[in-house]
Amino acid sequence: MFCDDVWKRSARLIRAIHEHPFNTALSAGTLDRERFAFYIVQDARYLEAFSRALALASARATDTEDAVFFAESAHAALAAERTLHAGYIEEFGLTADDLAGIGTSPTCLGYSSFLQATALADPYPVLAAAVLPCFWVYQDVGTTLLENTAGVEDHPYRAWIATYSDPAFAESTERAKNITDRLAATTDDATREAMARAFFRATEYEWMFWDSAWHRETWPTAEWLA
Ligand SMILES: Cc1ncc(CN)c(N)n1
Repeated sequence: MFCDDVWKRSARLIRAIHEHPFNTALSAGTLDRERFAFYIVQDARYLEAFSRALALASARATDTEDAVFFAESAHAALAAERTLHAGYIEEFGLTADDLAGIGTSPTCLGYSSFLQATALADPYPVLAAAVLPCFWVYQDVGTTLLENTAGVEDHPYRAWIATYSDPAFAESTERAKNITDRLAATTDDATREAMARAFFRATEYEWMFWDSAWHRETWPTAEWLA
């Protein structure tokens, strides 16, 4: 099956995501607030782009049930996930002015633009493969963090871990995988290859997203602009 195949081929990258200092510190509860705040602010922006890509997937879906799934996921990305973010933004005491003053990072813009370009210009099966890591990688990391932090009371990132280890999120991930497998099984070789490339690129961006938060990435050219 397509999903099993691309997941196996991404094994080293997935391991690198799990072993990234951002995620090991998140798991240990030692991740500093500045890095997490940076991540949350970028992620709120990313989720808008992700939600739009899902809405476009819904519009382009050839199967009604798939259209419903993508539309519901587009809503969930902005509703459920953003509620999580809003909670942390409040906890960190970030005001609207603070948020407006934090620029969108190169990686956040790159990932968001990649998803939106794929949604607008690539075949629908390629779009399904491009959004799949956004479900699968988070579900994988979320459930691993839940296992690793079981029994830890007052974990500072418990709400984040709970969101992505939730059985309902696992169910959505399963649905996204089934849709992608079905599309891969019924398309031509060239599109299947493009699907694999889109899956790998999105998974690379997932690693980069955590890495950019760890380093609080900025534009290297910013100082030359007024
Ligand atoms: C960067 C990123 N990728 C995926 C997810 C999970 N929807 C997220 N919140 N942020």
